[in-house]
Amino acid sequence: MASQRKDAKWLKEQLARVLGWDELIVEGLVDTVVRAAGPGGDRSEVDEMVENFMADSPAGIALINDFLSPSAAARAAPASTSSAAGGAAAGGRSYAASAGTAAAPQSPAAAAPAPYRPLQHQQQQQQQRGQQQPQSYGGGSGGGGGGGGGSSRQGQAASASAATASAGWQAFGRGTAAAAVASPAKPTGAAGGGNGRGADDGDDFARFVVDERAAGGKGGGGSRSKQGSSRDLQATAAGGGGGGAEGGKVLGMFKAGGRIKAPAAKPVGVRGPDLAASLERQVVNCLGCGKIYDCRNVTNDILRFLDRGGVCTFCGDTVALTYKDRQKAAAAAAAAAAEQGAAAAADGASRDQDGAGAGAAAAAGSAPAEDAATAAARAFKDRLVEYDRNAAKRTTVIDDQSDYFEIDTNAWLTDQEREELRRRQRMEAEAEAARRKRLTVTIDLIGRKVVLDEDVRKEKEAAEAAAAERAAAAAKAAAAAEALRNTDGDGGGSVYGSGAAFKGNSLHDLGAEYGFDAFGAEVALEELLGGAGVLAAEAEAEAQDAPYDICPPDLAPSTSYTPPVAAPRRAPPRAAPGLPHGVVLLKGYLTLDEQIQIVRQIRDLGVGPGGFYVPTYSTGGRLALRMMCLGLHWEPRTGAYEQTRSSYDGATPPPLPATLVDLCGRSLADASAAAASAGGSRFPPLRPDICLANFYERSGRLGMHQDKDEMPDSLRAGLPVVSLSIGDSADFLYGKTRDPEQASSVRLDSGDLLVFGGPGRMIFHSVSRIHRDSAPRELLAATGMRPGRLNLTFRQYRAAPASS
Ligand SMILES: O=C(O)CCC(=O)C(=O)O
Ligand SMILES: [Fe+2]
Repeated sequence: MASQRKDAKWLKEQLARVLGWDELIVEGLVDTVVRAAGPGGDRSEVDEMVENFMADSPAGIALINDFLSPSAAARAAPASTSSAAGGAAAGGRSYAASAGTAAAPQSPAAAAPAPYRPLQHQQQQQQQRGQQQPQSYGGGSGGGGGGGGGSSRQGQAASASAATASAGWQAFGRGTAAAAVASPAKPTGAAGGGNGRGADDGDDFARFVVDERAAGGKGGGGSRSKQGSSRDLQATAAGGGGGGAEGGKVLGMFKAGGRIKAPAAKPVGVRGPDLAASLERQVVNCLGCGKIYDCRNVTNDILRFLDRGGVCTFCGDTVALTYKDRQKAAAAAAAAAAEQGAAAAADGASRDQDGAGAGAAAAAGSAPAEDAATAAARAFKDRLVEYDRNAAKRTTVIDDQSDYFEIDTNAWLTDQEREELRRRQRMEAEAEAARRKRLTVTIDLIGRKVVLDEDVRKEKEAAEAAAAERAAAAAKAAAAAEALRNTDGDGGGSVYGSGAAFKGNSLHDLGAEYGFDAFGAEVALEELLGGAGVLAAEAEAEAQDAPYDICPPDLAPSTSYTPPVAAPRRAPPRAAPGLPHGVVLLKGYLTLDEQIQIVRQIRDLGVGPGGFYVPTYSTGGRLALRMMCLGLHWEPRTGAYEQTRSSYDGATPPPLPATLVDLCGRSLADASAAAASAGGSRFPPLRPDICLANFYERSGRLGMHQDKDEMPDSLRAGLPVVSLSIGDSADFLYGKTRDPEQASSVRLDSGDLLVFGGPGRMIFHSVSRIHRDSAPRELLAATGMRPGRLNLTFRQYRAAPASS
């Protein structure tokens, strides 16, 4: 270990192992750290990432500190493939020494680099600092503030004293935007002599500051409601570590996710490869989720799995491992105990003295010394306790692939229910097709026009019949879901009860399997009916060989809307509070007139070549929405952008109209300004060349996903996604993981602007529900838009044009 070369490659491998993140994101993090370690490196970005993404990973923080530590001066030239590695190579210098060059003579402690502090420590300091204080930043890059002690991100020069620094917990300094953001009235690190760079250079995401604060942390990271408000988010965020308040800033959502989990202390001297070699059985599988671990091939994932003592990297269940070597077995068992103890502690659950937390402490302090039998017994006990505690979580089916619903392959329907649903589906399709045919012609002699009118009475009857069917099905589905929940109840059942079987099935091809997904019975029902709705609409389009029209002729505008001559000047938009760093929501951003113009424009494009269609996954499942791509075609089968819609009709996507590019630019500028006026910093500039237009009918939805199909440089640069919503309102879920149960929810109404970029660029998000009949009446009257919701997301494919 001592001879290990701590270059970017090393850091990437280590971080990938302990964090278990996407390779792309780890690369981005490593690049940032390497840049910070390079000459004139600015550590604020690292600070940012640590704060927002790594609160739950002391091991990752330790690695970064290790990399940035003074001993890095002796670091060998990096052998990394990463482009940013060159910075570190050129570095090879002492980070502390570099920080000192810009500062007055320093004490050795002050000259030391500024390691990140663990969450508890931050919380203590933040408690001292009090609440209602916006985050302030001080100090020069590298924490080398003049006059001793560097800068404090808590704005407490004193707490960043040399003594603190020498203890290894020096506050981490921040320059650049920070100095500009800090208000003189507030305690700032700059007051401690920080040598900030001054002006905001525009691409540095400062902390997003809002006024509404949760007064105190809720202890315990209990599961939060999907509908949890932003207040929940903030309040919960401080939980898990003892309920400290995080006053003065919006917490990163990852900290707020409610699952603050310390990593296991690794048994000294036992490494993954050793463990793999000494396993009695080298190919094992997790009984919780079925994942297979082939330890003959020691990948990063296998390393993580073994280093954590057999805790499944997918579902967190513990896989029983047996070793040839008893001492290693004891150490591995202790690691598993520590892992589970830490998780339990983070969940804030009450536990007995002798419980998992004690296991963690034991493992951290004296793992190798622990008697093998005791450690194994403790691990087994903890495993059972943990299994019981997590029963509900484990047995929840996360049906994120299920953007559509299959009746035929749904294992949870009885034959009778299946038949009933087919009948209803047929009925809806027929009703819809019939509706299209029943046209009466009215000749308006005075107005000199021909009006195609539907048979209103018959349509009403059909709609009423369908509504009655829906209500009956709703009751049935709710009862079925309830029954399912009861069988699978919270913490109940034996260790290998129904939950395990349920989950066992759920691992592969979730989409087609279940009617009752993580969203619960109502959504399951929506799925049932939504699937039928999509089919009906499709039958309609196919029958007529017509493109999908979001403003169909039968809903032609009933009134003519005249935009106001001079639109009243709007108040400057204000960002909605409580969203994670890098996510900005401006409520009611678009005027009615703008919304109408957009609907008309998208409608016209949507009925032309490359217009709205129903995309399908490679599994054959359909997305529960209509999509039209502008600029480039996004192909859900491959998750890639293409020039033409090759898998469907070969059409070339319509170009992105200049008016929409302008609108996107203006929207982003306003979002940036709102963020800045709330104390945050601006989004990186965007030159959009892609717009995805989604139209969700009432039953439409979109599963949890990340927008990560743009080029890696675009993602790494955090180039934002700019999203505009028009029509019916939607519940938009967002979170750190794909699990909708852990996500927060915000409602997007007609005219809302949402931007996520920078550190918020890779959020998981979904549209879980469309609120029927919630669109502004005037909008529908003026455009004749179908019931449903139109969403536009603008993106930039690559950060720099290929030619430059
Ligand atoms: O409809 C929305 O609000 C989100 C759309 C989205 O996430 C996407 O198109 O990638
Ligand atoms: Fe998305």
